[in-house]
Amino acid sequence: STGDNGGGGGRSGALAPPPITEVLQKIDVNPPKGTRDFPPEEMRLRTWLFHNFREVSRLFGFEEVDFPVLESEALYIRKAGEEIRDQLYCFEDRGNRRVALRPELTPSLARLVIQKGKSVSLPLKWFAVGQCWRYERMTRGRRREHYQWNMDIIGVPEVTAEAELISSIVTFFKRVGITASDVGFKVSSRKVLQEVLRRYSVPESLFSKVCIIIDKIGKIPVDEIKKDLKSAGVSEEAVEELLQVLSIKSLTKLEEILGGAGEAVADLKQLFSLAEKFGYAEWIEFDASIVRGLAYYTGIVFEGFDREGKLRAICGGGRYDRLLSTFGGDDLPACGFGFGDAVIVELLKDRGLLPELSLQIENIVCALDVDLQGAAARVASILREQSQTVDLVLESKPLKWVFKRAARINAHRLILVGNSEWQRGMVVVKILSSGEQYEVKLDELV
Ligand SMILES: OCc1cccc(Br)n1
Repeated sequence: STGDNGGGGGRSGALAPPPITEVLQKIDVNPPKGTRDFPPEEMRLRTWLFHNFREVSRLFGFEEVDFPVLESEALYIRKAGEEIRDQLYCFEDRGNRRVALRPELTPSLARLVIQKGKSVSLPLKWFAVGQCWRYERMTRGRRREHYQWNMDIIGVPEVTAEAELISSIVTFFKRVGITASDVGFKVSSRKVLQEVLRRYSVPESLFSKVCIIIDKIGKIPVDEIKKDLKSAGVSEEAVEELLQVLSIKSLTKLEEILGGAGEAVADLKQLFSLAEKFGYAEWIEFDASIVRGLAYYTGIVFEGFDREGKLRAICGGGRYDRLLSTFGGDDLPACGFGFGDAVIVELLKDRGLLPELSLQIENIVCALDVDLQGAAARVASILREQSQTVDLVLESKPLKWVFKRAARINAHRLILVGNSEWQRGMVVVKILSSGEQYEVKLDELV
């Protein structure tokens, strides 16, 4: 502390702030482990990305919604052994309530749909862009938060809903310069699994758990997959047939195995036919091994992947017709997807598609005399009322400093407020790119 602070701080005459009474401990200026700051440059990229998410959602007639980042833990307590459950960022609040930082947006959306009940007309087409959390041991060095774009259609049982959602993601990819040679969608249906399990009289109650185990294909050794399936109660014979079917990559082959009468083949055929009509058939392929890692999917599932195979899934989604009833609501047909903000940026970097997003300020306004600070503020207001961006120099600075700042903020024009001009109702305008300079009447400044 510097005593009474009367003479400290170099403030000319202004009331000195109260003395700092306790010595603050030196804090870690980095954000908590696994989280990110968004300084201006990173924030411009994030704003650009979210703007594209929102523009596509608007094009498809979706309405934006949002929910608290903090939700009741009960929304995410599913017993199927999902990774998302093991990594729940949960705690007990001061009211002894079990709460969690949301790991995904879909349960919140389901909660709001139930809350709204009959007061909303179907179908609902809602989208959200929200931060989601997981608590992972940092040994894996992965982040603990990311922003997810979600689009969901509630109240449409037909596969046209899934086709529409995939179309919206393709529209996003095209907007940012990504093509079908960069990215594809692997598509399947959980009804494929269901139909195989039914053949072996595997109880429906095991369905979600089996899906979560199957989702680990390619992530853990197949022997572990088999062991987990058997310990979950699936017979050896069923396991073998299951893994056989999951390796199928052709709808024709799938139909040979399952027959053409089941819903799985019918849904998938309809989706691929719709993809032709929508004009994105080249973007999608059937892959029976796709089940996705969330317990509540019940039908079509899909995930966006980079064709070079270097990155994790870009996005993923599917049909979840039973989720509402698990929360005590009436079931409604539902489907949606989640699209994270991290893998897409890695892909854009890889493909040289990151946009040039520098700061652009149209005007920098500077008083040439300390007595003209008010006049400069007036000039700034006049320009801002015309929706022009203005960086107003807020203290008396040498011109060299002003020109340096003008360059840093990429200003287009420098507006100088000088005594002699101001007396004549004029200001000096300098176009910084060309050096052209001229006087303008204040009431003609545009
Ligand atoms: O992709 C699953 C997920 C959920 C929350 C936060 C992060 Br990072 N990742």
